[in-house]
Amino acid sequence: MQVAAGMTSQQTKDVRSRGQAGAVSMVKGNPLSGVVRAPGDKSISHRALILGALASGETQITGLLEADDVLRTASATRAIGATVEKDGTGEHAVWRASGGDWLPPSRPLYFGNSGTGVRLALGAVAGAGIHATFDGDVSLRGRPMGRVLEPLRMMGIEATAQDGRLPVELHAGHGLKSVSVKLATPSAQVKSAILLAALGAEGKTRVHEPVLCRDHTERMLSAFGVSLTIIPDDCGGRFIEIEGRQKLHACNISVPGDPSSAAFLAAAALIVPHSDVTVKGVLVNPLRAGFYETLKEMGADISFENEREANGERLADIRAKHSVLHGVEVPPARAASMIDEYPILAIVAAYAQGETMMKGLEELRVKESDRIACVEAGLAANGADVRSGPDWLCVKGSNGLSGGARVKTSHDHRIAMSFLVAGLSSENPVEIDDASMIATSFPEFFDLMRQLGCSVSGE
Ligand SMILES: O=C(O)C1=C[C@@H](OP(=O)(O)O)[C@@H](O)[C@H](O)C1
Ligand SMILES: C=C(OP(=O)(O)O)C(=O)O
Repeated sequence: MQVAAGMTSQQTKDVRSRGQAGAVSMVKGNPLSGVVRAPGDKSISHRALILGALASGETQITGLLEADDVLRTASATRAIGATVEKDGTGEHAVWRASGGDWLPPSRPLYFGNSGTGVRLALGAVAGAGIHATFDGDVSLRGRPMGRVLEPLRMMGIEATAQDGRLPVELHAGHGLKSVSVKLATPSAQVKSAILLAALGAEGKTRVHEPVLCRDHTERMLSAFGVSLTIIPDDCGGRFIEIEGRQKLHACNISVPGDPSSAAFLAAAALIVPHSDVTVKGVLVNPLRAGFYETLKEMGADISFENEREANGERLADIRAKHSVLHGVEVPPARAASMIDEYPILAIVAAYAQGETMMKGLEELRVKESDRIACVEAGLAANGADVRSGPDWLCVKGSNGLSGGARVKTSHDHRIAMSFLVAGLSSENPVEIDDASMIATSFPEFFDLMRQLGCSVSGE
């Protein structure tokens, strides 16, 4: 990664602290085996910090994901006057300064690579009625913020942004209007931003979600004592209604394991012969479990063991063994429940027999990278038969991957981890150009892979 002209000092510091990355690969070798614990869920970790900072009293969080994206959200909540205190690994306490209101931060809030952090914070800051500027790294500066700014403007917020991108300035303003919004994009980040802003509005805000997306904000708002009404529509979607000016009360949050991170460990087990891996304590909320459903359809030997309920969420230990897989069609209706798992699914598909057609993927174009383009380029360079269209990706597997090529990761942690896993069963190593972004969501990735018996070269 290069330090480039035009970067802010924070962006430059980010690049320097990650160092000049060299090529990294994971080496083909022994079967993978063992039992590991998944890192804390990224989505739930962001929300626990933001809602904790909005609540009165002290919120205790256990199992918080201590990855760059979430630590940026912790810094942002400190900048608006909350205290986030670490008591032990993954254990944090959050409370607001006496007086309770959020304070305008003295510097821009910097969210690094994190779409969730910045979009949720835009909503929460709008609801709090304070002035703040938001920024992020080169990848985040390229991602659309208009999808959040438009509903916020409907609520009466004044926002300054060029082309709907970061940096964004929100101007202080009270007297927010409640709104009724139909989500144009199936996005939990946009839904959450509106719900958080609605806490500062007069009256009832209504969000229509035609396609169900992860519901962690709704669940957690309820845990913090906020009342919401959920009404199904006639077509599989739902309306979420929230009355403004409700008070949040601190509670204890136990963050479950992240199914999106566990996906890399499960996928590795499926493609490396004789592997048998268990990932403990993973969130299996149906709105996050589309990847695992798809793997079962592909013939994977994968099971949810010891299923249980904790803190209003379903958890399981996910056990995956090496499997003979076949291609499937993944319908667009499943996209929201596995949106971050398509890169790793595409790798698994390259090790399956026959065609896997993934449809309804337009949102992958605006993630940390254009994930359709990155996956297609990386797979094609490593010997896969792969095609794509504006919103689809098709991988035709036969005898796995020849490997031998270096993959450009484009500041995208999921591209990096997907291609590292791809190299575990390829004829020749698959190299990635930069592993540093893995720290944004899964800092223990290499440690856990080593615990399962894998060797890493060049890290
Ligand atoms: O709300 C969340 O925590 C997230 C929602 C998804 O993004 P969109 O809301 O843009 O689909 C997902 O890709 C992201 O990793 C986390
Ligand atoms: C898209 C992702 O995250 P975010 O939108 O928070 O950057 C992801 O983690 O794959």
